[in-house]
This record gives sequence, C-alpha cells and structure tokens, in this order.
Amino acid sequence: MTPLYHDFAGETVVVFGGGAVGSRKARGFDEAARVVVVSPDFDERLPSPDDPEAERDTAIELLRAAPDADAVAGWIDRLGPALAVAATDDAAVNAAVESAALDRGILVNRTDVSGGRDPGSVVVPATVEDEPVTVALSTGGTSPALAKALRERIEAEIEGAGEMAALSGEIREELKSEGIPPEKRREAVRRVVRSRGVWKGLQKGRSNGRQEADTVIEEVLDR
Ligand SMILES: C[C@@]1(CC(=O)O)C2=NC(=C\c3[nH]c(c(CCC(=O)O)c3CC(=O)O)Cc3[nH]c(c(CC(=O)O)c3CCC(=O)O)/C=C3\N/C(=C\2)[C@@H](CCC(=O)O)[C@]3(C)CC(=O)O)/[C@H]1CCC(=O)O
Ligand SMILES: NC(=O)c1ccc[n+]([C@@H]2O[C@H](COP(=O)([O-])OP(=O)(O)OC[C@H]3O[C@@H](n4cnc5c(N)ncnc54)[C@H](O)[C@@H]3O)[C@@H](O)[C@H]2O)c1
Repeated sequence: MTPLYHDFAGETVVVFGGGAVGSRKARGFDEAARVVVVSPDFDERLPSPDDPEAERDTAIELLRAAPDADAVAGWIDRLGPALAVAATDDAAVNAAVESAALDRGILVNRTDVSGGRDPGSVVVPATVEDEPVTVALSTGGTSPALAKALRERIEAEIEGAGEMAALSGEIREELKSEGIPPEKRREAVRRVVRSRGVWKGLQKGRSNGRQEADTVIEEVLDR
C-alpha cells in the first residue's frame, strides 16, 4: 500500500449501501466531491430524500434503489464516478461494485474486506486534520480498531499544527523574498517548527508565536 492524498474536487464518489458504514464514508467525502449514495434505505445521519424540510447544504445525493450484482455496472456507467465505495451488507453486490470499477479503471474501496487488495483498490485511512495539516494512517487493513486508537493519540499530538503550518509557511515566503540564502532559510524554518517557545507562543495567539519565531530567526541569521 502506498499512501497518496487525492483531490476529488469536481469528481463524483458513489457509495453503494447507506448504512452505518456507507453513511460515514459519504460524510467523509462530501466536502471534497459530489457524493451519491445508492441504497434502498438510509442511515439517520444522512439527509432524508423524502423530507422537504431536510437541510440541502450538503453535497450528498441519495438515490433509493437496490441494484443487484448484474445492475451495478449500469449504475456506475450512468454516474461516472472517480471512486466507487462498496458498503452494502451483500457480499455479492460489493464484489460486483469492485469488479465493475476495476474493469473501468475507477478506484474502488471495499469496506467489507481487509488484508490483500487488488490493484486499483483503496483503503480509507483514519484521518486527523488541523487545516492545512492532514495526518492519515492505516494498518494496511489489518486492524481498523487500532487505526482508530492511534488516530485518537495523534489528535492530541498535532494540536496547533495548523497554526504552525500557517506561520512557518509565511516565514518561508518572507525569507525567500528577502533573498536569504537557501541554507540559512532552511535552518531558520527548521528551528522555528521545532521550537518549544514558538509552539507555546502560538497557543496564546498568532502574534505571540510570531514574536517567538522572530527571536529564533534573528539567532540563525545573526542579525
Ligand atoms: C479507519 C476507518 C476509516 C473509515 O472506515 O471511515 C476504517 N475503519 C474504521 C473503524 C472501524 N472499522 C471496524 C471497526 C470495528 C472493530 C474491528 O472490527 O476491528 C472499527 C473501529 C470502531 O468502529 O471502533 C470494522 C471493520 N472495518 C473493516 C472491516 C472489514 C474486515 O476487516 O474484513 C471491519 C469488520 C466488519 C465486521 O466484521 O462486521 C474494513 C476496513 N476499515 C477500514 C477503515 C479499512 C482499513 C483501515 C486500516 O488500514 O487500518 C478497511 C479495510 C476498508 C475500508 O473501509 O477502507 C475507521 C476509523 C475511523 C476513525 O478514525 O474513527
Ligand atoms: N469499513 C468499516 O469500517 C466497516 C465497519 C463495520 C462493518 N463493515 C462492513 O461494511 C458493510 C456494511 O456495514 P454497515 O454496518 O453499514 O451495515 P448496514 O446493514 O448498516 O448497512 C448496509 C446497507 O446496505 C444497503 N443495501 C443492501 N443491499 C443493497 C444493494 N443491493 N444496493 C445498495 N444498497 C444495499 C442496506 O439497505 C443498508 O442500508 C458490512 O459488510 C460490514 O462487514 C465495515
């Protein structure tokens, strides 16, 4: 397994099966892509297709249908997804989603199998986000429960990383535009992201973090 971050902007993700797992997958992709869930019934965490009052600010579309294994390929052809998620509780339907997707060169996520995978088959990792920082982790499909437990540890570990990314990114651009030689610039940025003082300062606010960072930078640049 090789981890990659994939941009699904402008793409369609189709999820077969609207139960607990299908619902979690749909909500995991809905910020990035148009998401279509095909299922005879839908988990309560998905907006009801029959409720005129339901909030429509989500990109999730619900299609009420229960295609059998033979009909799955036709649904995939009509919807034209970049990724198909097999999340029904019917192994034959999930297998049909996988083979139809692979035949068409479409990425596929089987939620009901772990371990070895066919080429083109993807695992959805446990994810921690502190924008723009994203940590994704997988146990190679061996132990989803461990992936979740590790994700909870990392959540605490990366607290504040989003602010640090923004600050150090800004400093990097400034030092570049000031014409600081690359070696010095790299050393300054490396020290900033490792500085306990800067991390602590950022907890109090961006300007505190910036002040701490400036001290570190001055030391490196000998100014
Ligand atoms: C990371 C996460 C993302 C997500 O799904 O969104 C995810 N599973 C999560 C949680 C979770 N899933 C399960 C439990 C119950 C405990 C347990 O059984 O272990 C828990 C924990 C819990 O709920 O507490 C059950 C389960 N999961 C799979 C099977 C099928 C099988 O093993 O054959 C079964 C048994 C079903 C059954 O027997 O009924 C399969 C997969 N689940 C994966 C991902 C992929 C491998 C990821 C990796 O490489 O580690 C893979 C292979 C396919 C895929 O879905 O891509 C999400 C964490 C969300 C978070 O961060 O909180
Ligand atoms: N990846 C994971 O994290 C994970 C976790 C638990 C379970 N699972 C596996 O994922 C599968 C789904 O789990 P769940 O808890 O969501 O089950 P569930 O029973 O809550 O949901 C299954 C959904 O699939 C729908 N469905 C059935 N036949 C269909 C068809 N022909 N076309 C479209 N939809 C159809 C059902 O109506 C239901 O809404 C199970 O096979 C289970 O082994 C995976």
